[in-house]
Amino acid sequence: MILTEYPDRDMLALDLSDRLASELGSALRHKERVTFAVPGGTSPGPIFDALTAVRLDWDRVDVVLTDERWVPESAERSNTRLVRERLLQGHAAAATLLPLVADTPTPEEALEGLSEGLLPHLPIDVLVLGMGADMHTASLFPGADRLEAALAADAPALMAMRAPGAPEPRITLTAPVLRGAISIHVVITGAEKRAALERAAGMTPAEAPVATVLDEAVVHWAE
Ligand SMILES: O=C1O[C@H](COP(=O)(O)O)[C@@H](O)[C@H](O)[C@H]1O
Repeated sequence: MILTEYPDRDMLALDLSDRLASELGSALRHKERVTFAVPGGTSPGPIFDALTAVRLDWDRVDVVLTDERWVPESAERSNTRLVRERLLQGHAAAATLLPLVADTPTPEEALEGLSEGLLPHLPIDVLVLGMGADMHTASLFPGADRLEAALAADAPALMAMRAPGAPEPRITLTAPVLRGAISIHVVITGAEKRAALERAAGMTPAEAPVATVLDEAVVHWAE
């Protein structure tokens, strides 16, 4: 794991968005289409804002969420809504969002169709992950019902997940898809998450799911 510390959250957002833009640009020079995976939650908004001002061949970028909460797109907690409102704006409005949610009562009912849409876009070129203070990443939560299967090397790309710490059902990219990304960044802020990250580095993915990517990841932290 490489840990990069920033003086504050604004610097983190600006520096990381520069780096992501450079990695996306470099991938776009070698491939016709590029897959950019991003987290939901509270952390990525300022990074998304900075990316909207970047000139890039966004019309050749496919954006996918690392995970989604099974709520309507209109809900406050919808990660899809966050991406539409904060990332797919400005120059980045030309990117294509691959759906990770559908109008079915449960994620299980939509898995097959969503997986079919996702698989042609793997591996991920540039991956940004968040992490909760409980050391979950994407929707790989400690104690989740299907965590062991989602961490397995032969896991399907996409799985439904339910967890005691998650108020609604989830859908998530699984460990082999996350680990298979060409470039992996984890974004965390605050002292509590920094302490959790340091604990996670000495734990197994079953105990601390974020550990599944830490060997290959650059972690970006600001107070
Ligand atoms: O529920 C989720 O949580 C994680 C961490 O979110 P944060 O609000 O603590 O930054 C996020 O990465 C994930 O995409 C989201 O669904």
